[in-house]
Amino acid sequence: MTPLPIPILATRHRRDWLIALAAGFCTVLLTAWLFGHRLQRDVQQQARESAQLSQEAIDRLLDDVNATLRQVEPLIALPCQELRARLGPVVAHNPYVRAVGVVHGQHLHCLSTFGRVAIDLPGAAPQLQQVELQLNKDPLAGAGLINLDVRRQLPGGVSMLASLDMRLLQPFLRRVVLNKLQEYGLVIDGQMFLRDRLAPTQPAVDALSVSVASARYPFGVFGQTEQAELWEYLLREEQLKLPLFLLAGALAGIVTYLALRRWRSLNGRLEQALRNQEFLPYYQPLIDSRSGRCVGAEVLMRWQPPGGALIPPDRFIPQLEENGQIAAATTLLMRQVAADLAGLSLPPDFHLSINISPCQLTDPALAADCRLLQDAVAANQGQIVLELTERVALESTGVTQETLQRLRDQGVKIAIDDFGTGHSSLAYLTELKVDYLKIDRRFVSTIRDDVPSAVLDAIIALGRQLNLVTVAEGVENERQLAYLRTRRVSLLQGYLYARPMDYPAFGRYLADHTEQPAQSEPAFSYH
Ligand SMILES: Nc1nc2c(ncn2[C@@H]2O[C@H](COP(=O)(O)O[C@H]3[C@@H](O)[C@H](n4cnc5c(=O)[nH]c(N)nc54)O[C@@H]3COP(=O)(O)O)[C@@H](O)[C@H]2O)c(=O)[nH]1
Repeated sequence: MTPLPIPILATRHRRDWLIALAAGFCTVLLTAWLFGHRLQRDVQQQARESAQLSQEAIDRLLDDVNATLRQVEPLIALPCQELRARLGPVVAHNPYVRAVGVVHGQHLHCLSTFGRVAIDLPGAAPQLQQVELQLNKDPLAGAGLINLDVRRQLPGGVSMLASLDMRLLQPFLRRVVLNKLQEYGLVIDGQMFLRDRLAPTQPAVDALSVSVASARYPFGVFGQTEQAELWEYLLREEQLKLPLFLLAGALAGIVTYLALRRWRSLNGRLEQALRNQEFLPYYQPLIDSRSGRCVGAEVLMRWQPPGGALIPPDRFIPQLEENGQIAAATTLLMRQVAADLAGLSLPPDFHLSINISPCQLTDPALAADCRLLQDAVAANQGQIVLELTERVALESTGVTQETLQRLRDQGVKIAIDDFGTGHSSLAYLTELKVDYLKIDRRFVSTIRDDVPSAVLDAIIALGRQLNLVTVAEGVENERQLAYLRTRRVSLLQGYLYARPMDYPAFGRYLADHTEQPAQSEPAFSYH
């Protein structure tokens, strides 16, 4: 046999290094992003919780103030001088209240601190029995002092007012700022108290912001951080984790590099195996379900490295398919099969099936290789069946259909392998004009006693309706055999009859099993 021309794979060490570096770098970025994202979420969560704590603390403070106002309510009718004397001790008991006063309409006329005053309050009077809050610059004390006025409306257009010093409320709000929020404050009736000043509107932010409204009093607590500030914080925190990210990146790089090397080295070994012709055909008998006679075989590839154990196809076929060497390996296999068949005594109508990956349908050598096999079985009116395996999706394009048509014109039959699994679909059966439908062993294994197996029955019925030859693989016991025979599946293959075997063993098998028909029924015709 002449050695096959195999494309030599160039060494790609440098490219492997670059890919591994890229994988490491991406991992560093990804882990940093993930950690940063989590950190930002945690900050937001903490800020919300602490804003809520602030709001609850201010609620409790306002409860106290409200109780104080209720306490002094019976004194409202007293003259201002007397009222002032009675209010003084009450105010002294509440550290947050700066003054208590009486308002008629919107006119503040008596204060616990100054006695009689004449101050017009802005806005409208609150609803009866309602508490209203208002932020004001203190009209009487020094400039810059900000009051929180708590006003409670009584019948007759009179209300009690308690003025709180906002400086004393700072510790309540600082809870928010402790959690990395740059700007924080109170929102009352559209007005803001920011840290230590009044502001007309809440400043716009492009990053994190939380706000919590009280359910009992008309105010809310808010906190916010600008993007730059947040980035600075995140970077500071991330810096500490930098070694961790680098470690993750290094690991990813090493794993990628090793995986690539392994892949390349398997590719290298496969290339060598092709050159040394280490791929061998194994044969698994195909049995006529009616006569029980061996009427053919499926060729299954094996890899026999020199001095090593036999390697099953699952371990190398996918890689051959991926690196484009499957066509060369199949050519090698077909030539070996053709040579083997010449030395065997085949039964009449011998049926030889061989697996073809969908990517091989564009291989110009395929038709010639099939011709080689057809010639090898011609003396026995044999038949070559190409089983289209479905690990890789088969596209029913014009080229595929043309190739299949040419092969069919040449007398080659087409089978869909492992029907019902992988990428195989109902559309293939008609579009690709297949001749054989091979039922996957997963469906055969569902046969249990006499219980009908719905999917298996449906596949068999479909095959019959489309006038296809049905082949069941994976027949392992008598129960499955009886079931498949009852449903008139044409061909059977499985460990019940024989495992795949090498050429000498297959020669002996044929000699033992093709002489005497095991059943008296006529053989199934699949021509
Ligand atoms: N493109 C190519 N694919 C190929 C080629 N040779 C094989 N293959 C594909 O590899 C898959 C695994 O094949 P293998 O390990 O040889 O397994 C076959 C049988 O040994 C197994 N089998 C048969 N009867 C039984 C059974 O009774 N029980 C049981 N547990 N296993 C059994 O089934 C496999 C036959 O598969 P199929 O081809 O689908 O009929 C396999 O998918 C092959 O397609 C190749 O040259 N080219």
